Amino acid sequence: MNHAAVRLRSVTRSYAGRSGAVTALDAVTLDIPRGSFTAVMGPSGSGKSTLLQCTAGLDRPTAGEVFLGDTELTGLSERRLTLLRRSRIGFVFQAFNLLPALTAEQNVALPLRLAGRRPKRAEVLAVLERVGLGGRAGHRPGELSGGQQQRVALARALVTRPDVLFGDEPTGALDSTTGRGVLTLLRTMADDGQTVIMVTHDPVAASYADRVLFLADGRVRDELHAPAAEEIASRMTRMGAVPC
Ligand SMILES: Nc1ncnc2c1ncn2[C@@H]1O[C@H](COP(=O)(O)OP(=O)(O)OP(=O)(O)O)[C@@H](O)[C@H]1O
Repeated sequence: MNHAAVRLRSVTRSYAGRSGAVTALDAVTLDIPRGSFTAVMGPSGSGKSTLLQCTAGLDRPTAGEVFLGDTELTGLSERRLTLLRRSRIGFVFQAFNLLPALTAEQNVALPLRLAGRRPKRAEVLAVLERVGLGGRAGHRPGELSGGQQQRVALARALVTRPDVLFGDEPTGALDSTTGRGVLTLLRTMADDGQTVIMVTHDPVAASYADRVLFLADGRVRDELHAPAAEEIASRMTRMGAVPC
């Protein structure tokens, strides 16, 4: 049993473009410890989304290996990869991607249904409780604030007890106070043992992480451990990226 939740070994992802190949990820080797909260930053086009997608089994590297625990993803069939994503990986996006016709409770239960399980009501309500929405189970997304909708999305991502929770700009659509509430939740989850990997442009959001990775031109150029937002912002400025 390996203690890293995720391991990348010389992961390269290139795309054939009109003016030649683009190397979005360039031989990235990386270990993400279990129960850690990692933020991925870098200028636009540095490979953040590609890193997230290859790590989460949504995209396949051109070369190299991605391990989720002891499972090597790159060798899996599409079917096995889909099953693995449904059961072992959770996602939250900038747009909450909730189904508007379903209640919070039904949205959260959806991944269990997709995994062929009959959701237990108490189990679903407990996850909603965990994100502070115990009293909103019967509300539809349109009846909830942006922050509450993202909490429902978080509950939906957590209901399968994933090995890794991925966030792609999870606070990008929220005002700073509401965003802080969501980040505090992510921090609490990591403190409780949940591995979290989040892409963000926001130094304040990244300051909630244990480790901040800085990407440039498809490579991890730098990293900081438990940094303050100011330190992250100045590192970004030095890399030529304008923090937002
Ligand atoms: N499907 C694709 N086809 C061709 N090139 C792509 C594709 N996806 C990404 N790229 C290229 O790969 C590089 C990395 O893109 P990626 O989206 O990972 O960057 P990013 O750091 O997430 O950027 P942003 O912060 O702007 O979202 C870019 O040069 C991009 O143009």
